[in-house]
Amino acid sequence: MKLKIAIQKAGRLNEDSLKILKDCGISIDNGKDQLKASARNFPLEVFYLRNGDIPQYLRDGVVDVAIIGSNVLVEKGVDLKIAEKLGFSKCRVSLAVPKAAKYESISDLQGKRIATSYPHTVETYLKEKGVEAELHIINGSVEIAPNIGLADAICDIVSSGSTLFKNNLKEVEKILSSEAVLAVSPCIGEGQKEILSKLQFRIRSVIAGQQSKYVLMNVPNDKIKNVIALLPGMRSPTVLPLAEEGWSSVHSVINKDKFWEVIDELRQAGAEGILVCPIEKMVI
Ligand SMILES: Nc1ncnc2c1ncn2[C@@H]1O[C@H](COP(=O)(O)OP(=O)(O)OP(=O)(O)O)[C@@H](O)[C@H]1O
Ligand SMILES: O=P(O)(O)OC[C@H]1O[C@H](OP(=O)(O)OP(=O)(O)O)[C@H](O)[C@@H]1O
Ligand SMILES: [Mg+2]
Repeated sequence: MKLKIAIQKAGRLNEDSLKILKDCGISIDNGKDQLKASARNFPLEVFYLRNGDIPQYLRDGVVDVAIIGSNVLVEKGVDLKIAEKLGFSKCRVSLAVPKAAKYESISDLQGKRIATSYPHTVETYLKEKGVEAELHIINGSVEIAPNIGLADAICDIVSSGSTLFKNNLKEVEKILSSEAVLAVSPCIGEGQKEILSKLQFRIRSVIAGQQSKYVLMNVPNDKIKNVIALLPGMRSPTVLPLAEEGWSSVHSVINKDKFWEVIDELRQAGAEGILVCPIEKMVI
C-alpha cells in the first residue's frame, strides 16, 4: 500500500516540495520528464501535476494528499482539509491599481474591470464588501492588464512587490496570506491515513528543526542561574562542567526568530564563547 502525493510539476513549488520530502529522508527516483515516481524507502508515490489541477485530483481521490499553495485552495478547494502548513512559498493575494489612480477604499472599484487568475477569491471578497465589478480572467502576466487597457485593477499574487512596481501598480487591498500546505483528499483510505501520519510526524520534525538553533556557551558557575532564565530549551537546558573549575558549558535550543535578541541578553548575563549550530531534525 502506498500514499499518493501530488506536487507541482514545474514552477515555484516544485523544488521546495521535493526538498521537504528529501529532508524527511524520502528519496525519490525521478527522471525529470516522468509524471509519476516512487519513493525508494517510504510507501509514497509522487505525481507531478499542474498546481491548478490539484484540488480536483484530491476531490476525485486520484491522489491522497498534495503540496499546494493555500491560495489555490481558497480559489478552488475550500472544501479540502489542510493537514500541515509547510512554511515556504509565502505570498499574499492582493488587489492593485495603477499608481496614479485615485484609491481611497474598496468602493472605488465599483463597476470597474478587474483582471485576475483568481476569480472566485476576488468575487467572494467583493461580495463581502458589497462591491460589484467586472472580472476578466487571465492565466498569467496579470500585472500587464492595466497598461494595455484591459482592466482598471488587478488581483494577483504579491511577494516582494517588484512585479507591481515594475508595472507601475500599487497594492491597495490584501485579500489573503498564503503558504505551501499539505492538503488531504476527502477519499483517503485508512491505510493511507496511517502512512500520512508517519509523513506528518517527519514533516513536523523537519519544520521544528528549521525554526530552531542549538546553542552552546561557557558560563561562570555563579552566573548559570541568570543565563538559564533566558533559555527555554526543549525541557530544560543541559549544564555540563568544563575542565576549568568554576565554569560550565550550557546547551539549549532557541527559536531562530528570537535568536539575535537572546544572544545579546546571554552575553550581558555573562555567557562567553557562544556557538550556534543548525538543527537537522527536532523530534518533539
Ligand atoms: N512570487 C511568489 N512568491 C512566493 N510564492 C509564490 C509566488 N508566486 C506564486 N507563489 C506560490 O506558488 C504557487 C505556484 O505558483 P506558480 O506560478 O509556479 O504556478 P501556477 O502558474 O500558479 O500553477 P500551475 O502549476 O498550474 O502552472 C502559487 O499558487 C503560490 O502559492
Ligand atoms: O511580488 P513579486 O515578488 O514580484 O512576485 C509576484 C509575482 O510572482 C508570480 O509570478 P511568477 O513569477 O510565478 O510568473 P507567472 O505569472 O508566470 O506565474 C505572481 O504571479 C506575480 O506576478
Ligand atoms: Mg506564477
